[in-house]
Amino acid sequence: MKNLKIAFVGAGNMATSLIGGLRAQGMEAKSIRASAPGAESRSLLNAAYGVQVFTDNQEAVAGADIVVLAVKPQIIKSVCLELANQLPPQALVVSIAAGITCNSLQSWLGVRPVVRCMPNTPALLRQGVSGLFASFEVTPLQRQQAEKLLLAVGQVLWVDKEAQMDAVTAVSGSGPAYFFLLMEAMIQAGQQLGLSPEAATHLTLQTALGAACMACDSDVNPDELRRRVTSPNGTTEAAIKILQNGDFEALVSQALTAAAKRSAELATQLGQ
Ligand SMILES: NC(=O)C1=CN([C@@H]2O[C@H](COP(=O)(O)OP(=O)(O)OC[C@H]3O[C@@H](n4cnc5c(N)ncnc54)[C@H](OP(=O)(O)O)[C@@H]3O)[C@@H](O)[C@H]2O)C=CC1
Ligand SMILES: O=C(O)[C@@H]1CCC=N1
Repeated sequence: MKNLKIAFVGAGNMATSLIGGLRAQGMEAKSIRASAPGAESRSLLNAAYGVQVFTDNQEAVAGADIVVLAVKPQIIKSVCLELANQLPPQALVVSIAAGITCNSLQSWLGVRPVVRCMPNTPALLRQGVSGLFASFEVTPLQRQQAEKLLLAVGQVLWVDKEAQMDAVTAVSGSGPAYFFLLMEAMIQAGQQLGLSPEAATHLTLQTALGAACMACDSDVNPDELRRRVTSPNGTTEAAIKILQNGDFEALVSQALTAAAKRSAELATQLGQ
């Protein structure tokens, strides 16, 4: 990995997280380039990580072994068409754009090795998880390289059917937002019950962290961990009853289905 040259097209939230992870793992700044139209994102990235920044995408990708497409799905087609004849022939393309399929990328860039991946924002703290899917053209070595790139910001999970990337997007790509929403609601409810904003926030956030650590460390499932908190006829049971009477599980299922559907729609609306 350390001998590779990596170019990021796009210098926003996700590119910054990935570059931060690579630098923390000892990748040299001179091996990383990034491009973006806005002066602010370029200078922030350069100041934080010392990487070379460009306004010109074509200049950024020259000589790269891996090109990471970190732009919004709505502009990825124009970026690909701009780069199609400029990419080094053997370069691996890694796209993090939601919904955009390998087929679409290859129709714009020409048939070449492409890895589609879906990281998430905890990548910023190297606590992310990314789903990955490789096109047929990706070599075993390039697969390893893509994996190492994403391992710099957390854990990775390969899927063998590209359609599963919509589910990955619904569960883990968008997932941090669901937990943040639950935290917001708990902080608000805690205040309604008489806690100060600071106390409600402290109790909620540490509880979320503690529960996540327990679920990750434990050899039993979350449902068993939940049962262990829930004393018969106790306080937790009173709360869980309200959530289940409101069809909490069905609501979560509908929400994730909507996210997966939107991911598939992006493929149709913005694809080839
Ligand atoms: N945010 C998330 O939680 C996740 C996002 N994704 C995917 O990651 C991708 C990037 O998202 P995110 O980082 O959040 O978005 P941001 O808006 O933070 O970053 C997008 C970047 O693209 C740059 N850009 C815009 N136009 C061009 C262009 N023509 N050429 C080169 N760069 C350009 C922007 O430049 P400038 O800074 O100058 O405006 C910006 O730096 C999206 O496709 C999204 O689907 C995937 C997983 C999770
Ligand atoms: O909301 C979105 O479309 C992006 C993809 C996953 C997380 N954020």
